[in-house]
Amino acid sequence: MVVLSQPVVDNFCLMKTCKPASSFFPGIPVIDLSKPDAKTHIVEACQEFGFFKVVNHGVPIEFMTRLEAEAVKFFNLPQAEKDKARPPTPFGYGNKRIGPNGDVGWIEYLLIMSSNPEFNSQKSFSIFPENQEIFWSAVNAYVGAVKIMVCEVLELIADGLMIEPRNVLSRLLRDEKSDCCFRLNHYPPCPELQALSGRNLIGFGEHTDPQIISAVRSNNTSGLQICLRDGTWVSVPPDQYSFFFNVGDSLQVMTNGRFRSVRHRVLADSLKSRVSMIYFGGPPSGEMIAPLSSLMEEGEESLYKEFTWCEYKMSAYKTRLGDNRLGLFEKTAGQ
Ligand SMILES: C=C1C[C@]23C[C@@]1(O)CC[C@H]2[C@@]12CC[C@H](O)[C@@](C)(C(=O)O1)[C@H]2[C@@H]3C(=O)O
Ligand SMILES: O=C(O)CCC(=O)C(=O)O
Ligand SMILES: [Fe+2]
Repeated sequence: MVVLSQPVVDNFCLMKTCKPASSFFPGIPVIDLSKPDAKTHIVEACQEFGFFKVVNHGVPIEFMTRLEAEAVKFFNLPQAEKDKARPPTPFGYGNKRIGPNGDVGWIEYLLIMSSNPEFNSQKSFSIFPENQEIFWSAVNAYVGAVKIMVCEVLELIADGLMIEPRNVLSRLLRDEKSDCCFRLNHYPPCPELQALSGRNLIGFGEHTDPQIISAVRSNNTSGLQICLRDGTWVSVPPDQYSFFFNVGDSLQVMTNGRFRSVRHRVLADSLKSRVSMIYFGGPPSGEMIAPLSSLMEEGEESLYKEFTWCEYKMSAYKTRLGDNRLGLFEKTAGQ
């Protein structure tokens, strides 16, 4: 019999659990960016899954491993040291609490504003008093290379949709006022719970990403799951050398519902830590999030009310993680 100590019980009592996945989903679309047909396959994947894996992406593996090592160094610090970093309001270090509305998960994370390097060097974000510079240079090298890849993917999407100009989406991330952010997530293992109940803790509860697109890279620990069109949850086989892309709510709106903003979640592994790094590509605050005119067919009407990214983000931060955020902006009959 496994006896749980009181702190272990306290840690788990607010957390949701889930049966561990028994197998990996073999149908995740794989896009090879070096192939001429990449654009067609990306568009198909965005329509069917809102999710795809990218290989031959051009991001140096060394940038991934260097940042992962820095992240592990940070997450391995004593709790009291990590708590010296600013709280996630919204940028900073967070532990178990996700967002401002009471969501919890078996996770600790650093949420970083990526569009403003000034912010990252501010003392208020101070982590690693001694080697901050090494940490931030690893973040900046990684984020810089990932942003180039994400913009390339957005241009392939425009090509695949046969809309012009081809930078109609990528320009939003390249804009100096773009609102992109970056997240380092650590999901510690949960062996006690697995032993007791045969279930795994939910690390990051189900949600869609509000931005245009997100690019996830993780170590070789599984945990990421996506929800298919029929509502089934499937597990994504981990691949530390590739990127996994999520279509976000904003891209669903910009394609007037042709692309699917994918619901996804992360289960903590019972034995291994998962470390992931996610780049969220968001537009400038004042940008209207509306269907791209070049994509709309004659007589086609927008499925959504008009809103700016700033309005959507403010509304999103009032919601719980699993809420249907876009639902508030869908037009109802006659609107
Ligand atoms: C519960 C929340 C966390 C979140 C803000 C929100 O109120 C709803 C959206 C959440 C999400 C999901 C994708 C990204 O991880 C994130 C940074 C984002 O932009 O929207 C998180 C927000 C967060 O963790 O602060
Ligand atoms: O950690 C992961 O693999 C994904 C996390 C995620 O979906 C998010 O941070 O929005
Ligand atoms: Fe997400």
